[in-house]
Amino acid sequence: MSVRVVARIRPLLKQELEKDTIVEAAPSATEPLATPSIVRIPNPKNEAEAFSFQFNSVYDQQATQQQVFDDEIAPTVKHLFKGFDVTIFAYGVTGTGKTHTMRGGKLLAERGVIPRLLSSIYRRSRKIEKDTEGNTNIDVSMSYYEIYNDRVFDLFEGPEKRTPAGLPIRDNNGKTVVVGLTERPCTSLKDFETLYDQANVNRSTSATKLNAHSSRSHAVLCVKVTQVTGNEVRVSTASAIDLAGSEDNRRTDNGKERMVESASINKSLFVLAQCVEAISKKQNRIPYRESKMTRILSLGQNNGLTVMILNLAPVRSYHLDTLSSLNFANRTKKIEVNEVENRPFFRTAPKAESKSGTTQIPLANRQPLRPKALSHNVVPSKEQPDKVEKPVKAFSVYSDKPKPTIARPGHLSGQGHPRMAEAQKRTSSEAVPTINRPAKVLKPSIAKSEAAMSQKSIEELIEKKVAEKLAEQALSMKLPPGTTEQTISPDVQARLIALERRVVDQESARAEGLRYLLMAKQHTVRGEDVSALCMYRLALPHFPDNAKLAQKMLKLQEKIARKEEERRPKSSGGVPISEGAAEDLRTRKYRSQEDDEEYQDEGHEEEENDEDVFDQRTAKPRRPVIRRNLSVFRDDAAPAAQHHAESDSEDELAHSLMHTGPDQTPRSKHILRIINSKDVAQIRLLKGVGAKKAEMIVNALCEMDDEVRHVGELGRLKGVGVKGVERMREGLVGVVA
Ligand SMILES: Nc1ncnc2c1ncn2[C@@H]1O[C@H](COP(=O)(O)OP(=O)(O)OP(=O)(O)O)[C@@H](O)[C@H]1O
Repeated sequence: MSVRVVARIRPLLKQELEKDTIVEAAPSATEPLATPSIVRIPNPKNEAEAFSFQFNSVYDQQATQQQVFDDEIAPTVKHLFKGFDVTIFAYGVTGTGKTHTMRGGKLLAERGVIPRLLSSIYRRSRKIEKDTEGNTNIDVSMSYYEIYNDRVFDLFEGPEKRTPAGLPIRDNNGKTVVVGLTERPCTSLKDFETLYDQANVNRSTSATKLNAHSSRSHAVLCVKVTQVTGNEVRVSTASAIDLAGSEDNRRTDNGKERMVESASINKSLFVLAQCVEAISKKQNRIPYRESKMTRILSLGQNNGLTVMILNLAPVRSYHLDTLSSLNFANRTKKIEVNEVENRPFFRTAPKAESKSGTTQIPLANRQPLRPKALSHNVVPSKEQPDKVEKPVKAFSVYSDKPKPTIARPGHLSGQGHPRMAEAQKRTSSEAVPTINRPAKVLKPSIAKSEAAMSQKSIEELIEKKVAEKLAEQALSMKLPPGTTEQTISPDVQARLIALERRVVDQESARAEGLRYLLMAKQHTVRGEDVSALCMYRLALPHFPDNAKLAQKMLKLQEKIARKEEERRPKSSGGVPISEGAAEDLRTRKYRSQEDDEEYQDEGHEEEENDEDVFDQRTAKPRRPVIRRNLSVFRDDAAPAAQHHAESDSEDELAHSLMHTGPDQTPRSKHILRIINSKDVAQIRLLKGVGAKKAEMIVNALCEMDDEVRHVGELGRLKGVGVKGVERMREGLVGVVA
């Protein structure tokens, strides 16, 4: 089944004017009386022309919270109870109504998708429990976390309990899991509301110019529904994700902190767009791993039902952003998701288990996308003997170890439904599966699996505690013996630190600029000139004096103008997307089906090279980055040679920018020498770096397969951070001039 994409146009806000409305919902031409399924928006370059985007449904400014929920989300609840996972996420530019749609307001009519979903889950639970005369017991629990600046934080924990690095995420048999996340039982809607409201206080929000309550993080709520009937346990998860909105920082007036958040938000959304693009082109490599959000969202890889709500602002000031979002959604709707029901498992091993051989199922990794098929991954049971015959499916079956806290003696002994009211909070004793709730494997025996589980949980706990201790230790670390900090006057030392801090800041800013530059480059190689120009513009403030960059932008502007000129005589009127004339809008990834097919003709073996264009970890371009078959990415039919020439000049530009950075100070050089030695024994002697962190750094370097060239890069290494670099420097005060 494809991802269901629905668009919602928010009403005008107080400061917005009716006359600026440019986005409208319309019914499809073939069914003029049906509910709207088209978003219409003018071409920014020629207002007489309109672009149309078709989605599963479109909600106009008047649509109520109830309508959106009833039409789009309520129907998924019964699937949830049948064992399918459900993922709902809101996507859109900042200030378009994602949080309003997902969370909503406090008034009954204003409640968003999430509280309504929970209300519906509880209602259904009660009905099932009643209909089965108490034979089926249903537990609801939830975990809630945010991804802020590419770090994961448990929203059930107050900010004071956060470690700087956040919670680690791991691949557990092909599933992305957050380690050490709290999972709380919530037995009623009231429970849920209390927990949810408390947790939302911990969410990172702040006022920006574009939204007074802007979410600065992606928030992921996972609601786990556990249905127990006798020995059979079925677990499914509903995940509701309120993504942070992309923002154009030319409009935000963001200060430094907001800019850092914004860069992180934009980067993760950019990676998400790349993933969607890669999926739609059926590339072998989907760059999920380049951001935590995409790793966790695993769009197109999670089995079950996925609904994307595309939030749109109706007004002109969002014009280009809206087009960009529409284009993204247009691609997302083509993603196929496997509908795989989570298989129930048994508290005791049923006889059928060994016969069917299901315990032999290998732990599956992430599934490649495949033609849609409603696959029921069903446990053989006496009631369904026909299904025993089915060949074992190799999809998404993994051992989801039972948590000791789930073991409810009452259930086992048939003594009703002890809801663990006493357990106000239960810390997940293992890696908590995120939104990707996989099917379960039959457990050979409870005793055995519980023993294994507790061992695993102990390890996880120890790991978490050790990480926390190390972080604390690092923060309170004394200067290593032999350093002579005291011999330097505090004034000089302060100046040195301030100077070096400036160097780090400059380097971070430069890395940000490079990131935009390299995004521009990616757009250029695909022939997406307007997007490339936007990226160059974003890069410009970071390299204000770079003549090459200015020249590059000028050339690109001229090229776009030339193309625009050539297109002028084209006819106007409502133009469907596939026939849209404006090249720059096509390059904003308006692709018709034919375009997509064309993309798939070639270029598969080289997809890995996408990563080469821009190494996210180091913000460092690698050469050579231009693929043989880049021509397939282009919208126009420019000769390949010209394209290569352009790309080469891009490379030159990147390199010229890379090498015009601030000079390294002696201490920076010294630190880099030690770091690049990849010698744990040496690295661990740096201030703030213990044995474990030294190993992490060496591992990161080995993973990069490269050197760290400046301290900005070092700060971005896993487990280091800007503060880490500062501490290393402090440790060398007086040791190195
Ligand atoms: N359907 C709607 N009806 C009424 N008001 C709405 C609607 N959608 C959005 N709004 C209002 O628009 C403003 C922005 O909405 P919201 O904060 O939900 O945006 P957002 O997309 O979550 O932004 P960000 O990404 O910055 O967090 C809020 O004041 C919200 O109340």
